[in-house]
Amino acid sequence: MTTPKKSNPDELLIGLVSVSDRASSGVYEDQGIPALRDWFSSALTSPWRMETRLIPDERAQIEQALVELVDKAGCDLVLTTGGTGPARRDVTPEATLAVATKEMPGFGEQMRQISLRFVPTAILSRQVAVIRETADHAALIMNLPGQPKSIRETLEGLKDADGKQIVPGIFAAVPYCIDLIGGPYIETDEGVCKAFRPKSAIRQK
Ligand SMILES: Nc1ncnc2c1ncn2[C@@H]1O[C@H](COP(=O)(O)OP(=O)(O)OP(=O)(O)O)[C@@H](O)[C@H]1O
Ligand SMILES: Nc1nc2c(c(=O)[nH]1)N[C@H]1C(S)=C(S)[C@@H](COP(=O)(O)O)O[C@H]1N2
Repeated sequence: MTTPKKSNPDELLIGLVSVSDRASSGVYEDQGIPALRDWFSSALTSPWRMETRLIPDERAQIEQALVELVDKAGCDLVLTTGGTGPARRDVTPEATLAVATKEMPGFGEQMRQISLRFVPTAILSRQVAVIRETADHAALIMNLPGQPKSIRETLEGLKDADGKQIVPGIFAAVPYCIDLIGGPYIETDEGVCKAFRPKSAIRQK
């Protein structure tokens, strides 16, 4: 199967997957996708578009959503929120690993380090990040915890009262990772998240 060609090759296509039994069944309103959408609206200055899914904590449905978003919709980056903990129904990391071609352990390690600055239960999150590669396309898939506030915390990291970065958020490394897997060149608002690239990889304006 070939991934559909984008109308604008510079546009980042982001898949956002909220994994929650209660939000998907209407017990409470989903705050995961709105929090992700708001964060990307503030952080990205290059063109982007999103595809969203709200699903229960069911491994088969999570795997299907991830495969569809990468292989059919052509997403370059997919973020999940929820289902990373130790409870019986928390299976997002297993579903993510099942669709992976490469593991990216640094993201999970860094997210737990960041989250420990906010909550001691950060070590309960089994979140992973992976690459999924098809014949003609690749995407970075990352798990975030379910607490809506954890989205900003992990992506942006921790800053002091003057806005100086204390712990770097994981998103700082995402633009270069997307470069390396053949995706679009992502630019960010440095006030929210300063992307890091080696000098040789910085595009001259
Ligand atoms: N999509 C969501 N929208 C709003 N709040 C959420 C969402 N997902 C999780 N939360 C909040 O974060 C807490 C921890 O998330 P966690 O993923 O462990 O939820 P959970 O207990 O497995 O329940 P569920 O899967 O039904 O959301 C939840 O108890 C809830 O308060
Ligand atoms: N940044 C951040 N990370 C966090 C949290 C949080 O509030 N903020 N909650 C923790 C808690 S209480 C749990 S149980 C795990 C797993 O959450 P999940 O099952 O919702 O994915 O994430 C942890 N990581």
